[in-house]
Amino acid sequence: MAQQSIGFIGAGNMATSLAGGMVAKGIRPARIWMSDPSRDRLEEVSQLHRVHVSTENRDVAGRVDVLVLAVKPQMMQAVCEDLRDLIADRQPLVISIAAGVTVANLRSWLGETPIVRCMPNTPSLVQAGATGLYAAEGVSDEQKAMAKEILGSVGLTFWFAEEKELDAVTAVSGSGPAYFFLLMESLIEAAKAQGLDPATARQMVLQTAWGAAQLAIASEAGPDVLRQQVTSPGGTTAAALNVFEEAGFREQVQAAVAAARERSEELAG
Ligand SMILES: NC(=O)C1=CN([C@@H]2O[C@H](COP(=O)(O)OP(=O)(O)OC[C@H]3O[C@@H](n4cnc5c(N)ncnc54)[C@H](O)[C@@H]3O)[C@@H](O)[C@H]2O)C=CC1
Ligand SMILES: O=C(O)[C@@H]1CCC=N1
Repeated sequence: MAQQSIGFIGAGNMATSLAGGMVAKGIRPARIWMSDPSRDRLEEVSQLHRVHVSTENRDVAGRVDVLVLAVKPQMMQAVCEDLRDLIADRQPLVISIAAGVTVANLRSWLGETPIVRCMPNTPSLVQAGATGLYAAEGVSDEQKAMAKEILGSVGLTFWFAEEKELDAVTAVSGSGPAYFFLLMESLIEAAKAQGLDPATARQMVLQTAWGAAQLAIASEAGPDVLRQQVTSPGGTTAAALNVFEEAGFREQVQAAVAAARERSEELAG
């Protein structure tokens, strides 16, 4: 990414993890700027990652080559409109990570500038994220590489040719951590119901989830084969899986993801 400077508008959880990931990957903190109205938040971030901080968004937007918009979706319009004149002058690469905010929204608030829209997920906080990216017209290959480097510092990145594909991405990997957390919660409850003490139940369930994900990532075999390998004919796993299948588990997952996708489309307007 040569020597470009990168600014974050909003220094919340996602922005801080991205900045931390970039510093961990060797990008000099002196090239990173962050703005946020919360002085406490900025103090924390500058202590942690040694990046430049400011309470003024315009101070950051007026000096960087790449601007990452990392405020909540409902703040985005006001934040963008306040930066419009600076963007017109400087034409930075704008990267938005806000859920449901479209390129058309961003263009109408910011004016013409290269835009990459992303959908990261919260495992980015531990450098295990999965991010979908979409580059609007007018983004150069070099700018795409910059976006990939920034989001790639906290996990895997996947480009999509159509913006509307980000609705499916939101429903799968954006919201997806919550589906796995629900399964973990349910399994912890079930473990306690079977008499395991709460602390042991929690640790065993989380280690099992982590181990299953690690095994699936490391294996050539797909999750279907790995599932069969755990399942002895007539054994305990088969007894449990029968209950899931009979309750329509797969159909429920299909319906849940379809509902998330529909909601993502509605939010994008
Ligand atoms: N949490 C998630 O699962 C995902 C979140 N996102 C997106 O990431 C974005 C950020 O989310 P989080 O980091 O979780 O939120 P957060 O609440 O941790 O961070 C938002 C930050 O923006 C700051 N802020 C508020 N008003 C501001 C203003 N006018 N100017 C500058 N900063 C301002 C807040 O003080 C806060 O530090 C959101 O747009 C969200 O849609 C995207 C994918 C997944
Ligand atoms: O629940 C939401 O709407 C956002 C999008 C992906 C994760 N959180």
